[in-house]
Amino acid sequence: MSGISKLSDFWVEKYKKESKKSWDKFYKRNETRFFKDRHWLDREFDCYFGLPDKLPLTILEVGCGVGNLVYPLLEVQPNLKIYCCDFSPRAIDFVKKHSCYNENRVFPFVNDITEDSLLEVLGSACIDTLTAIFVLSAIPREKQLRSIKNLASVIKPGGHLVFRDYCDGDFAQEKFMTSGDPSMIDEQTFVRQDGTLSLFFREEDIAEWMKSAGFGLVTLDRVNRTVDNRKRNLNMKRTFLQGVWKKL
Ligand SMILES: C[S@@+](CC[C@H](N)C(=O)[O-])C[C@H]1O[C@@H](n2cnc3c(N)ncnc32)[C@H](O)[C@@H]1O
Repeated sequence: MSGISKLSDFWVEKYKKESKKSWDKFYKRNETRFFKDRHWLDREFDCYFGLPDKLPLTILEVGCGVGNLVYPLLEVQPNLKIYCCDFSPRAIDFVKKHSCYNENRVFPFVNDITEDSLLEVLGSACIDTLTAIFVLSAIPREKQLRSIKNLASVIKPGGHLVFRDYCDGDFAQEKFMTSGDPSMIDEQTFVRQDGTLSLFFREEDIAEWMKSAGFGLVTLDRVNRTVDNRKRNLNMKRTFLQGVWKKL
C-alpha cells in the first residue's frame, strides 16, 4: 500500500456528486472512439441472448455508453429487442446516431440507475436478460444495493442479469494504490484523472448485494485477460469478475 493517498471528504463528495457530468464530458472528449466493440458477450453467454436459435428476447443494457455492446449483439442476433440506457445524454445521442440504429429494435433512453426508476420507464418487469458490463464499478458502494434493486425490478422472474466488471486485486487497482496521486475513496474505490469512479469488486460484496436484491447465483468467476494498450505500447494482465444471476 506504499504511496497510497486518500482523498479528503470534500473531494470524495464532489466526485460522487459530479459523476454524471464527468461521464458526459468523457463522451464530449472521446465521442465514440474510446471503447472497442464488445464481440465476446454473445459467444460466452449465448443462451442468455436466445442463441443459437435466434429466439425473440427482450434485453436491457445498462450503462450502454455509445452502444459498443448493443450493436455487435444485434448483428449476431437480429431478433432481439434491446432497451439501453446511460446517464450521459451525449452517449445516448451517439447510440441514436449509429449507422445500425433501428428504431424497431433499439430503444435508448437517459437514466441514472442509482436514482431513476427503470420500472417507471419500462412499465413492467419485461426483461429476459439485463447486461451490466463495466457500469456498476462507476457507482459508489453505498449506492450499489439500491441500484441493483432497480435493475432487478424490471427483470422477469426466471430472467437473468449478466455482469462483468473490475475485480479486487486487478492490475489497475494496484496502479492506483502505488501511483502516489490522491485517488482513493476506500480500498476498493478510486477516482480516475477525469473524475470518473472505479470500484474493484470483491466476490463476497457483489454476491451479497445480488442476493439482497432478489437474485440467485448461477455463476461467478474471476477471468484473466491480457489487454493491449496500443497508445502506450503496453500489455496489461487484467482480472475481471464475471457472473450471471437469476431473478427469483
Ligand atoms: C466503462 S463504460 C461501459 C460502457 C459499456 N457498458 C461497454 O461495456 O462498453 C461505463 C458507462 O456507464 C455509464 N454510467 C455510469 N454510472 C451510471 C449510472 N449511475 N447510471 C447510468 N449509466 C451510468 C457511463 O456513462 C458509461 O457510459
